[in-house]
Amino acid sequence: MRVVVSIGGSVLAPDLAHERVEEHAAAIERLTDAGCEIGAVVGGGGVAREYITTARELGANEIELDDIGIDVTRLNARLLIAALGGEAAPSPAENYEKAGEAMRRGDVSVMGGVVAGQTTDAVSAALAEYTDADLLLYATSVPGVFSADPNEDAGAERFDQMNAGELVDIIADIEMNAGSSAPVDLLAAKLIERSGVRTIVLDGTDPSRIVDAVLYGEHDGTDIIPEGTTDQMTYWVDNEAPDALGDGE
Ligand SMILES: Nc1ncnc2c1ncn2[C@@H]1O[C@H](COP(=O)(O)OP(=O)(O)OP(=O)(O)O)[C@@H](O)[C@H]1O
Ligand SMILES: O=c1ccn([C@@H]2O[C@H](COP(=O)(O)O)[C@@H](O)[C@H]2O)c(=O)[nH]1
Repeated sequence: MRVVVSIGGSVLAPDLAHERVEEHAAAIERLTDAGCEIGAVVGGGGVAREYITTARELGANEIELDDIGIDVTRLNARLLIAALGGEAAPSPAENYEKAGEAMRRGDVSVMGGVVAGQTTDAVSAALAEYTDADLLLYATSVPGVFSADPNEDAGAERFDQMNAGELVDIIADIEMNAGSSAPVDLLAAKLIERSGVRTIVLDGTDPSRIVDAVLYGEHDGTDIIPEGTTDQMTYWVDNEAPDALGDGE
């Protein structure tokens, strides 16, 4: 089973504590031990936003700010690579081809951003499409996709399940400035819609949730299911649940 795991910077390295990065690396190792091929994409988190805020005050334009954000995502990617040791390709992939090559070699590919004007959410969706992944999982700082920003609106309700078109509608109005926050950015949602890749958005602050979702199909986040599919269980049955306690075959 090929899985792209998108790990928000605010989830991987909120305070640069090495223990948290190690926990994420251990979760990825559990997935590879179970036979999964993993492409990991790492976000910039609060550190990226701090740099972007300072550079904005210094007069940098949005593309320059995006480039600063990309640099931070790649630094965070290097932290995960350090924690994964020999399991990972030694440097962050700078494009999808390099990431795909690393995955085909059997390495965990870790990457950050690639180009200005988007976030690592879109990188993850593009990598999933490029590698024909079975599952795309967003480990973010909120427990799924809500009807409104849950940090702003106490009445926001979480979707258990939605299709990609509904996701596009929910996030269409979120701003796209450098450093902006969304559970999944708009380009990512459009890529998910066109590729039809099965997608989960969940709270990744505890990385064991990533393992439970990938290996056992158990999570409390939001399932983004392909258009025309209405029942998640049917979808699992139709496509066979992942090699849960896999032997890697
Ligand atoms: N409809 C919505 N549903 C869920 N979250 C939303 C929604 N609208 C806005 N948000 C915001 O999306 C954000 C998602 O997480 P955020 O972008 O902060 O971190 P991340 O995905 O972990 O990546 P990174 O920290 O690397 O940018 C939350 O801060 C939340 O307030
Ligand atoms: O491909 C990319 C990835 C990221 N950026 C910029 O970096 C920040 C931080 O990334 P997050 O995924 O939001 O953590 C993002 O807001 C963009 O400004 C980019 O331009 N291109």
